[in-house]
Amino acid sequence: MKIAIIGTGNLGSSIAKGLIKHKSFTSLYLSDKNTTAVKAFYDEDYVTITNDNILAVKESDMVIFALQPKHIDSVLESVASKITKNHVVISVAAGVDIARIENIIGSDKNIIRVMPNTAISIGKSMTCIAANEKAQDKVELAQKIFNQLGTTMVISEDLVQAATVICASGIAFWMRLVRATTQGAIQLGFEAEQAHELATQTCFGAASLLLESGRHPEQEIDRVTTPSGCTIEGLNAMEHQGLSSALIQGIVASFEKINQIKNN
Ligand SMILES: NC(=O)C1=CN([C@@H]2O[C@H](COP(=O)(O)OP(=O)(O)OC[C@H]3O[C@@H](n4cnc5c(N)ncnc54)[C@H](OP(=O)(O)O)[C@@H]3O)[C@@H](O)[C@H]2O)C=CC1
Ligand SMILES: O=C(O)[C@@H]1CCC=N1
Repeated sequence: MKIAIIGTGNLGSSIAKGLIKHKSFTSLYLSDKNTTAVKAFYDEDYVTITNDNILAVKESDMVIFALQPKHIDSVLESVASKITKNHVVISVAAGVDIARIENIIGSDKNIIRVMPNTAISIGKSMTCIAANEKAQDKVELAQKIFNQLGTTMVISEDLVQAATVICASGIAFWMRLVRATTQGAIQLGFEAEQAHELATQTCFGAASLLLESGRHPEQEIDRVTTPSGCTIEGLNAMEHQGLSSALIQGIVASFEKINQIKNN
């Protein structure tokens, strides 16, 4: 598979890193106005770094547009004539729906919205995938690529905005929870580095417990909360301060914002 990534900022470079790590291509073109974020890949086999978006499209079977919503229309317009019916066009642009892309390059093209997160750089992304009508038979191919970079879920397009909040923005939400835990640990007497390790490994353990046991979080909580113990004391104090409510409100605010991006 000849792959191109147009836009190699935070997400584009993370995808490139994941693809390179898993050698998931026969050739990889990385195109950006400024290629600094991918300069580490200059010497990688079968990787070409360029400023020429049209060349990247011409040299690919699958082209991933990892551009900000404000740039994607003009870039798509500039390469539209080079996109063939055989290309698989992937967009990771948050809030940019398939209809907007079809309006620029045509509904006769294979268009897939893919919503990964930055953990793609280490092969641990939760990635959601939705395709236009023409690309239904390309979904498996997209899954094959992105399954190498984490876990995929095929969803209907009307859920992509919600998936963006939960999975893509979700990385930032979880990071903030880890940071807050670290701050608490420092207040209790740990050095910063120790606090960071304790928080991170505990977060990893909690996620692994859910994934491996298939149990509901409350079942796992029940196993931790000794009656009249310190865990339920802490949990209830957090809930009195609105922990669950704050998270849910944050998720809804994020969703409202992404819908504004969509409508602009
Ligand atoms: N970051 C994340 O965790 C996630 C991001 N997304 C979505 O992915 C998209 C990219 O986000 P992110 O990587 O954070 O954004 P960045 O701004 O980091 O990356 C976009 C890159 O595209 C470049 N670019 C702009 N114009 C052109 C052009 N004409 N030709 C080639 N390259 C160009 C930018 O260069 P310059 O900086 O010089 O303008 C920049 O390097 C966004 O739509 C975002 O919503 C989706 C999921 C997760
Ligand atoms: O914050 C944003 O708008 C983008 C989309 C999800 C992650 N980053």
